[in-house]
Amino acid sequence: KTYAGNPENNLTEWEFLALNSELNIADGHARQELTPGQTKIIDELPLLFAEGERRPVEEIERECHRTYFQLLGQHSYPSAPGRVLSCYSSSVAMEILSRALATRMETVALVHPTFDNIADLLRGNSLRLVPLAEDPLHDQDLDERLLASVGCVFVTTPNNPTGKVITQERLRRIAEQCAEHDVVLALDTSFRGFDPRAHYDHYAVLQDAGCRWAVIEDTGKLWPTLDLKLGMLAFSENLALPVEKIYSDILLGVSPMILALARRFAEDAASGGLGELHRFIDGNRELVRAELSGLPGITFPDPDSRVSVERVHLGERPSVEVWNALRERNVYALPCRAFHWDAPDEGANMLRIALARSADPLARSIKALRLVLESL
Ligand SMILES: N=C(N)NC[C@@H](O)CC(=O)C(=O)O
Repeated sequence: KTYAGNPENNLTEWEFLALNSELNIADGHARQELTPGQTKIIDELPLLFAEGERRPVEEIERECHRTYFQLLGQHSYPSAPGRVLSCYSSSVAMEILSRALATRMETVALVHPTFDNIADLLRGNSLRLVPLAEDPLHDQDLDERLLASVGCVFVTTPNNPTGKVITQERLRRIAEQCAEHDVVLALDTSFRGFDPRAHYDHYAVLQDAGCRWAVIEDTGKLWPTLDLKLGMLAFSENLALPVEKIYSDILLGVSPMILALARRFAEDAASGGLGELHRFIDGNRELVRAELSGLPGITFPDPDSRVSVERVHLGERPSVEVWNALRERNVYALPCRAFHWDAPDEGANMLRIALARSADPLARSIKALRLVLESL
């Protein structure tokens, strides 16, 4: 498959091209080296496998969910059996939710821009999409006519690639409006681990508002476990969508070893690892901004972002041209056109840099980017 430099690539097709390169700064998966605490967990994998063989999976799953949700401040998550569905990835959870939504509605309002596979999975289930501009989401009520015309409002928070977080007050207001209009409120919170501003108890806000809701969580962006991860689909009692039935069409459950691994990484994070991760990502963000500072036309659209990716605006330079020149140097970044799933040209001059990378390959990649930008 050669997707090389095809402007029509979706984001994941761009990421495929980077997958086998030492200087892959394209995908948002965690690829930095393990910390000493995490290395100890990996050294214990045989014990986690033995635990998975020995114990009932529901016990390990309950512990995994509890440790993960409490680590990130989500104390009111639905802990009753069956209310959080463990999936092989957040995209599997997204497919299940999309299929469930499509059984009861035709149209979904989706935040714009955001990672394009969310739009593609919804469209793949014959749902029509209405773009929900990101900025007004943070300071204005949702349009009443919009709410009357959609079955679901879908928001990624923290958003990918902007890092913008829906505050507690805004989530409350959005959830109240969705309750008033009987609109499902769906959240993709895959990047929440990076930003303490996303650690208020979202589930308490959603429950209080009384709206129908579904939330997708993801351990895969946080920890460098070679995609040994789980996505989670949590949903309200009143969701009234066939998510469990569709889940049963797609899987029986995830491996107890993966559940035990995620639990151990969450325990390590709770005992200092999360703060360490934040400092690491912040340091990489500063490295990128410092290395590219002073270049004509180069700006950073998301100064307030805390997530593990960073957008760079390239001025007049087309991102695919920069991408091609970087590829000549075996460096792979992510053109941002496809994040703008409803107006691609908005993203034609932006590139996204992955920050969950070891400092050395990241520094080498950004030095190459600086050289490319000086020549274009
Ligand atoms: N199912 C898909 N397409 N997975 C890619 C996704 O995990 C990458 C991502 O979210 C990011 O690079 O920000």
